[in-house]
Amino acid sequence: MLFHVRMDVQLPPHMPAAQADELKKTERELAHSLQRSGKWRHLWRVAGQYANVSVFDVGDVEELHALLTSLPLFPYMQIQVMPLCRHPSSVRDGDA
Ligand SMILES: O=C(O)CC1=CCC(=O)O1
Repeated sequence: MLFHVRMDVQLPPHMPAAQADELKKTERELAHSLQRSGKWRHLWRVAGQYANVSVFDVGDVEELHALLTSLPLFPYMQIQVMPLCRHPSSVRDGDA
């Protein structure tokens, strides 16, 4: 199943820089691993915002929930999820 996910990140303004850097590093490492596995299909920065738009390809919504809540930045993100299905006029096979 494909899910469109928007994540808006808001770190506490007084979080020490070293702690923020460590969170971002572990988030990046997990994001790389999930992209290589094919579960995190797309990861785009929203221009001008500390936010991303992503597409996840997971088995079900429970797996998506487990994945999102495992992200190191999860406690500092507002997350919006939209389930996707194939558009009848799409010329792609849904795998793209
Ligand atoms: O910077 C972000 O949008 C949050 C994030 C997702 C994957 C990553 O490495 O950072």
